[in-house]
Amino acid sequence: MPASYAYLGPEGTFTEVALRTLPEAATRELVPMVSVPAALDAVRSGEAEAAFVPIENSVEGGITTTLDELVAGEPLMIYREVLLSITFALLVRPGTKLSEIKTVTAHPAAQPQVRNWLKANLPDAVWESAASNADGARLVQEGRYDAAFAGEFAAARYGLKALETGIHDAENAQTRFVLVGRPARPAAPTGADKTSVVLWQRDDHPGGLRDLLGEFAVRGVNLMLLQSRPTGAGIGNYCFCIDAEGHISDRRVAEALMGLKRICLQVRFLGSYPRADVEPNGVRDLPPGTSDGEFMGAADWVARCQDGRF
Ligand SMILES: O=C(O)C(=O)Cc1ccccc1
Repeated sequence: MPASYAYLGPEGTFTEVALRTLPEAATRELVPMVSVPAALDAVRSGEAEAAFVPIENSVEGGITTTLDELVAGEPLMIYREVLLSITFALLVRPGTKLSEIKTVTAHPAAQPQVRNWLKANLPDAVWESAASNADGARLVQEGRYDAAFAGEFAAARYGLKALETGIHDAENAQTRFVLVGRPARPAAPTGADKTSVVLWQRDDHPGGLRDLLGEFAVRGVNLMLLQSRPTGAGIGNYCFCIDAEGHISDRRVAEALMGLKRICLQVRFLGSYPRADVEPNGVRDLPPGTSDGEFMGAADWVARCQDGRF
C-alpha cells in the first residue's frame, strides 16, 4: 500500500486541489479527513505519513485551528507550502433560485472572503459554518442548507449547480496550505526558504515583543507572518507564531533562533521549507553583513582574538 497523505476533506475541497499540485501527491494515497485536527492526529498516530491543511489566507490571516494544533500537542513539522488563488462559486441543488436561498454554509475562513457579496446579494440569508467548503456542498446535497460557497469544481462531485461563480470580495485572495509531518531533518535550503517557529515569552515586561522581534531584526531576517494565539493560561497570555524568511541552516536564521532560545521560555521549531511565492534563489538581496560568509568570518575573527592570533 502506498504511504498516505491525510487532508482536510471531504473530496472537492480547495485543500485537495492545492495538494494535487505537489508532484509527490501523485505517488501517495490521498485520504480525506473530517477536520484539520483529525488530519494532523493521523500523522501523530503514524496512520498517515503527512497531512495537508490550510494555514493562512490573505484576507483574514492565520487559520487558527491549524495554528493552535501546531502550537500544542506532540510536535509536528512543516515540509512544504502551496499557495492557491481562491474564488468561490455559490452551489445549490439544481432548480434552486437565488430568491429561494434562506441558509448558506461554508468553512469559517470563507466568510470574510464572501461577506460583501452576501450582503449585496443575499442580505437575509442565515450563515452556518461547515467543517470545510466541500463539506458545506455535501450538506446542501443532503438538503440541510440551501446553498454553499465552495470551489466550482465541487459542484459535479455533489450533484449541485453553480448559480454564481467567481465570487471574491478581495482581488487576488490566496490561501496558503502546508504539508505537515513528524519531526525529521528539514529539506535542504533552496535559497528561497521560510522558517516557522512558535515563541513563548519568559515573562511579561515592557518591550517584551520588541525583544523577540529584535533577535530577527539585528540579523537582517525579514518576517512574513506574526500571529499571536492565546496560550489558554488566562487573558493577556499569548504565544507568537512567526514565519521568517530563510532556512535554519542560514547563519543569520540559526543565530536569531539561538538568541530566541536564550531569552524565551520556549521555542518550538515548526520547520524550514521552500517558499511557494518565489523561485529558488529568487529572494531580494540580503542586508549588508548578514550573509553566511560574513557571519562565519566574524565567528572566525572572534576565535582568532580568543587565541591571540588577530
Ligand atoms: O479547502 C477547503 O475547501 C476548506 O474548507 C479550507 C478553505 C477555506 C477557505 C478558503 C480556502 C480553503
